[in-house]
Amino acid sequence: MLNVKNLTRSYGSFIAVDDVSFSIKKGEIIGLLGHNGAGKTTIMKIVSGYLEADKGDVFLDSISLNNNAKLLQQHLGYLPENLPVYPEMNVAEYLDYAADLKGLTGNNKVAEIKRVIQATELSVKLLSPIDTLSRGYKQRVGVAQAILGNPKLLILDEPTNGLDPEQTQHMRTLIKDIAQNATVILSTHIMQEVSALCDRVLILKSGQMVLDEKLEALQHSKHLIVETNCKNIDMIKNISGVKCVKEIEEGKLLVEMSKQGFSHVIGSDISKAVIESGASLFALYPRKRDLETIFNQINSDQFSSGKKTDKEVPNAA
Ligand SMILES: Nc1ncnc2c1ncn2[C@@H]1O[C@H](COP(=O)(O)OP(=O)(O)OP(=O)(O)O)[C@@H](O)[C@H]1O
Repeated sequence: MLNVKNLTRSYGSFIAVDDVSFSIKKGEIIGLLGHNGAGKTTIMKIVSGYLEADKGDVFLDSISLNNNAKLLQQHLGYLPENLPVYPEMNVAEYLDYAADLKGLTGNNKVAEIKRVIQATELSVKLLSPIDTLSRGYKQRVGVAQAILGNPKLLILDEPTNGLDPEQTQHMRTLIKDIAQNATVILSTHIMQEVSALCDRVLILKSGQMVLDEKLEALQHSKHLIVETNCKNIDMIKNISGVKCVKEIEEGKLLVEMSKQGFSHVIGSDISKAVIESGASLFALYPRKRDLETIFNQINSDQFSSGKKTDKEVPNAA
């Protein structure tokens, strides 16, 4: 369990991170999102102990970053945006060095190095100097060092940056596997990555947390799609909880609910009413919102920064 409490960090007079708090359970993958300069890297650097906060603290289980940064770092894997890898070292030497830094020793160290080489498919490049590797292979080295020692907390900044589609898929599977026993913070600008991997999304704007919401809840709008040959739209309109109904194409109705989160109740009432009217119901499902649209809405000028609840997220789909 990770608890981030009231982090604040300024660069000179500029507040880059402004009183940010969140917590993440073991097994959760959270997407840390925000436009360039929103404060994501600053938060990741603070949580990983690379940068000091002006205020606030981070707890991994009961370990406090302020009181015991070294111990916390032993349980942490961090893939920074620009990995400070040593260009003259070969991959094997670098992983050996990274394992030493993590405090791994003896057979455990050897087994871990072997495991991460296999997980990131680096065996063909073990003796290559890091300097000579392609961007994708350098990224794999970065991920390999991050997952050494099976960290309880894994922080990944753009983990699939530079990877080919096959390796991207492989990396996503790997992150999911790791998350079974760890807490994962993932920062990315690729919304498909968020949809594919994350359970929850945190969105930062100008250093403040403007959204902390489960991905599923976020993507579900107040709309249901009803595929039916029922022509009695008024009957559906009169169902309690239905705000309005529109035929968006032949046999497809868009039902707007007056409140979010009641789709199971209203859906059940709609299906009952349609069937009782003698019509057929072919499908009934919530209309999913596109994450990219939500992200842009939240970052639009109308949605000013400041702490917001999900109720304030624009609901247009
Ligand atoms: N060392 C520094 N000195 C001064 N300002 C800095 C420093 N590092 C970051 N900043 C500023 O702090 C703000 C937050 O930067 P940060 O790198 O955390 O954003 P980010 O969300 O990670 O952006 P990106 O998506 O571009 O990586 C930005 O305005 C940035 O210019």
